[in-house]
Amino acid sequence: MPHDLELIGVGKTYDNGAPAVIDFNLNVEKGEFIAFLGPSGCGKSTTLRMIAGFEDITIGDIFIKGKRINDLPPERRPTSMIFQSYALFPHMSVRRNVGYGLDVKGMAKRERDAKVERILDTLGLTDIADQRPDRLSGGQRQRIALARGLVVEPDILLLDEPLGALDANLRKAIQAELKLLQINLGITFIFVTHAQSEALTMSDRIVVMSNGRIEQISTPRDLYTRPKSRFVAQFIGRNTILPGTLTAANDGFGEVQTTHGRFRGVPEGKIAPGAAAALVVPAEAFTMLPIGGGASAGVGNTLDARIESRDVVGPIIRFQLLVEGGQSVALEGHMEHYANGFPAGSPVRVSWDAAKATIIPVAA
Ligand SMILES: Nc1ncnc2c1ncn2[C@@H]1O[C@H](COP(=O)(O)OP(=O)(O)OP(=O)(O)O)[C@@H](O)[C@H]1O
Repeated sequence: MPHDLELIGVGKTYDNGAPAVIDFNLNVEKGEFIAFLGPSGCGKSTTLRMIAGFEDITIGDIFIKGKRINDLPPERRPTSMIFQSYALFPHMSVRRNVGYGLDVKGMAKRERDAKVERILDTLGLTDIADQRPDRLSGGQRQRIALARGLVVEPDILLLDEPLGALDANLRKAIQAELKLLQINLGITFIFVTHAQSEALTMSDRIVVMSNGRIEQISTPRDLYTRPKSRFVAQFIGRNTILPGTLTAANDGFGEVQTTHGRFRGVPEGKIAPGAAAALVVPAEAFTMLPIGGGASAGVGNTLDARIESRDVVGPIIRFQLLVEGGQSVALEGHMEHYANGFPAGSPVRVSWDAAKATIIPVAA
């Protein structure tokens, strides 16, 4: 079976000569929810627009279900795109907005109406079908845009920051709805966002981009627990990064010599002993005990530090620690462990399980 979507060596250079997307390779299976995640300007939308056909591909190939689509105009591709602005026609009723794509295809009225009514019903829009979108709320408009994208029964739905215009609460509600809809319909979704929580919540896999290149393609969990590069380690979650040199690797573990000692972790990718590397420890992988009062924590992977600040975020406390010499450590844990006895300024010892730390290569 061919992949639902395949990008091979895809690149885009705009007329001004600056490469916006470089050597983008990705296979997507039917029904997957994929997010393109990265900071502003990293090339997410350009990649999406190349898949949709709104942007020429400078180099490489895009296939949908095994068919090369590089030269197909947007309306002949089995894709639909939803824009952040929704791009609805303000003076047309919701029903006519939703049916527009089928009109363009020249579909017979009876068939068109049946499809429109079905999708209006699926998205809970039947009651407002005769209203005009400019009189409706952001959430309703978002749903109309979705209905309009889905009514043409695309193989792949492309969504460019579709929740960007909604307030935080509505955004959360629609995230859950969107994910459910995607599972029920079994359609492949490619979702562009710069909000990591959104990508982590909804996606099967996330493509992290930076400066036009793919940094990592992983499940949300792996992205969080096993970053493969410094960029990802800094961009996703709250990681502590301890730079040094890889001294040894065996049994699936490696050791990094840092200025604060030698620490164990799990190497990601090939790193030669002697090469520059960094140990990445997620904030929730640390345990912390006060120094003094007889307490001493763990052996091996430990660091002594001082609490710089603490922030209570619901049931979680987020700490910022400072190790002598300037290395900072980000730690978080449940309220019940750290509610008492860890004021700002106090000396602590942190330790972590080597299996939860990742060793990444660091470019020289
Ligand atoms: N039409 C264009 N002409 C020239 N350069 C462009 C054009 N569109 C985008 N770019 C540039 O290409 C790069 C990638 O832009 P793109 O919009 O794909 O990034 P993005 O990750 O989607 O960012 P954002 O989240 O801000 O939309 C940026 O440097 C941008 O300035």
